[in-house]
Amino acid sequence: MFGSKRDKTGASGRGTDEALRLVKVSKSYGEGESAVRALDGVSLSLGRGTFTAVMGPSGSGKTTLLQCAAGLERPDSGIVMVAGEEMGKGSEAELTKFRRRRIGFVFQQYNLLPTLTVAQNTVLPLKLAGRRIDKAKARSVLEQVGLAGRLKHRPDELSGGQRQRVAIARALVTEPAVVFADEPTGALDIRSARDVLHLLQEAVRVHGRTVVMVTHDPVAASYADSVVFLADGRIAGHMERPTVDAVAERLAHLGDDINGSDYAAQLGV
Ligand SMILES: Nc1ncnc2c1ncn2[C@@H]1O[C@H](COP(=O)(O)OP(=O)(O)OP(=O)(O)O)[C@@H](O)[C@H]1O
Repeated sequence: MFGSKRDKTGASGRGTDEALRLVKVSKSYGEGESAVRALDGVSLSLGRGTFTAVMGPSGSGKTTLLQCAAGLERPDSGIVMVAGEEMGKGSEAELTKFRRRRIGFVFQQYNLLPTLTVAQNTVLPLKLAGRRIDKAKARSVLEQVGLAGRLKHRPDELSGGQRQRVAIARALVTEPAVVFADEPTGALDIRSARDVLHLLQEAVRVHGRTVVMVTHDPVAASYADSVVFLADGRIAGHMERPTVDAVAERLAHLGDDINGSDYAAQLGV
């Protein structure tokens, strides 16, 4: 999987082919007897231009994994690398800068600013990062998500599905190394959910972005190229080319055979 010249993270030096790498990432909440180990030595490697679903039972650490990988939380230990660059060593301000440059987010509840128009919400990450507001770029991203006719609307004038499409446009406008989506279809009806999943797929297949999506839904996961399963804060399995039935079956038996260590061994970590 990797070349022979490895650095301390185990990466081959071909950092640009790898969008995201986690090496033995751990994170606990609380202290003493009430401490919860939300992530327990998680390692994974995701190539550029891939669509990965993260699944597992409630409390298995999916959101914590996403937040640590996206620089919203600092892990207690371990290494997170985004497009070959190690994250989280500097100050909070440096971490924020890193996130704005490298990461896009899509949340279940859209997180749009209600007083801003669709166009203004979409370019907000560019503004926050002090980058030039490229109106043509914003329009083309909104066209990509089918909302070019709604530039001046405000979020409360849009359906849930349309709001999530604005959130996707906002996540894509900075051309981030990785887009993280936490239950992006959780609040949507079946049809809007399918539209959102198609857009995420298109962002990967047509535009070469890398998407990591937490979901409870085997149908949503089947849109991804692969699924990483978590149980008790550890990698509990991995599936390429997931189908709805195969994912549902694996979820039902998660924990029967924890083979995360095999996956870590494949990565050489
Ligand atoms: N801020 C926090 N403070 C204390 N405990 C937390 C915090 N965030 C998460 N946890 C705990 O860490 C564990 C993992 O939580 P996490 O939210 O990552 O799981 P999840 O798989 O995303 O769950 P769900 O599917 O229910 O959203 C859980 O036991 C949870 O209670």
